[in-house]
Amino acid sequence: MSKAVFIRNAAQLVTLQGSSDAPRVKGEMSELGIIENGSVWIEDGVIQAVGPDTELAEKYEGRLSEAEVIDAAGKLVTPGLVDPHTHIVHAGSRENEFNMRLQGATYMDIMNAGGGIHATTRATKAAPHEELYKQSYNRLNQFLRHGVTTVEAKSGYGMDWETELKQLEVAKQLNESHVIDIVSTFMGAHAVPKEYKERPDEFVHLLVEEMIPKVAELGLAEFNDVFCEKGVFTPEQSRVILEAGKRHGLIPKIHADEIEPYEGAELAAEVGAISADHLLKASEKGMKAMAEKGVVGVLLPGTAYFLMAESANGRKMIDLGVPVALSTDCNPGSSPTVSLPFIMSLGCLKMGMTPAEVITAATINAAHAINRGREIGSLEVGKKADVTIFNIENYMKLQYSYGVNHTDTVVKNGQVVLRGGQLV
Ligand SMILES: N=CN[C@@H](CCC(=O)O)C(=O)O
Ligand SMILES: [Zn+2]
Repeated sequence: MSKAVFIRNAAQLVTLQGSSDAPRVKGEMSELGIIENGSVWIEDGVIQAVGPDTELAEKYEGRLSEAEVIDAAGKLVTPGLVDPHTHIVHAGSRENEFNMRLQGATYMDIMNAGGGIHATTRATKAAPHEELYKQSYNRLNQFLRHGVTTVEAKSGYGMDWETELKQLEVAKQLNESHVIDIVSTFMGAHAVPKEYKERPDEFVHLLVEEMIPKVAELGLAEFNDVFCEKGVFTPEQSRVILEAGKRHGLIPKIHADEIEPYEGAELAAEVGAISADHLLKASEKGMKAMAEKGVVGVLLPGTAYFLMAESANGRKMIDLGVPVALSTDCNPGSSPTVSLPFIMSLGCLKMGMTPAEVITAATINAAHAINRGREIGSLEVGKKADVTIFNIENYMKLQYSYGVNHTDTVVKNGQVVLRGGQLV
């Protein structure tokens, strides 16, 4: 049995209680369930009580001496942040392409010329398992320093069985060894490999008939994702890939309408995807279809920022009833960042979301985007004790004071893993 942890007297304790069964939509996204002078009692990795400090101090009066007490006076306490869309398991970086884009080349030009995703695929293929693990582990440490306690991780820098398997195995090993929880997604359909350029349907066949069944059989992923984009996978090919995943128990996700409108949001609703991600160019019809089916819109304003594109219309999606989540999209080409708090600022400044909405989007709605809404994303009795403490006194300051890492303390599974901004 682990030592109890008592987080006391937070200036604002953001609980987000009451949305474990479904993500928050519309006005619900603004209801943070804040308790002033709030406290949380944690034991055995689980939240045992949440409420005003006076109440909890009385309830646990006889046991205070046995707990690790964290004084959160003057601080903001939130559920551990959740990042529902990353490509952290990769080798190398692509600052050369950043330089090319600053001089006029586009993301797709670079990819079509054999760079972009293909460049990272070459680096990832060449990296031994241990090297890939080490680089990805370091990225997770950086996530933790920014208050993130759960991260989704996609494969997709292999597109051959050997390398896809290596990425998924690294993700599994990271989940076992690092305190951050990793949720795995198979994304063999990240690009069409060069050798299949003239016969992409054969690659789709390979994914559907061989790779997807093997991933499912080995239990190496929960989700199946596809880059549905002009010049990558068509909506028809994407549908075939996502339906094949469903037959093998993999839940569909989709990179949709990122660069050109391509009816990806509509497809997400049609196949019953748990989320549709990017959505910069999503149509109103697609947004409405997502709202109707409860597909979470995972928005990635860091990608729009880094690709110098106009962000997705988060405001409109929320107003239409789409449950919106936020993510870094951490990857070496279009969003090389681990700072979910910075992404939250962009959510406000570039997508018209309010500070309260972006907190919801990076916690409980992000948890729902990876099918974890019942376990994490809010501070309530029975949930996993994943808690982040920021060195600021209210939630608005997290987005207002942008580009600064305010993360002070992180409790993961009931253990203090970051204290005073330092890994424990
Ligand atoms: N758009 C497709 N995939 C990634 C980028 C991958 C890369 O450029 O390496 C994304 O979500 O942004
Ligand atoms: Zn992505």
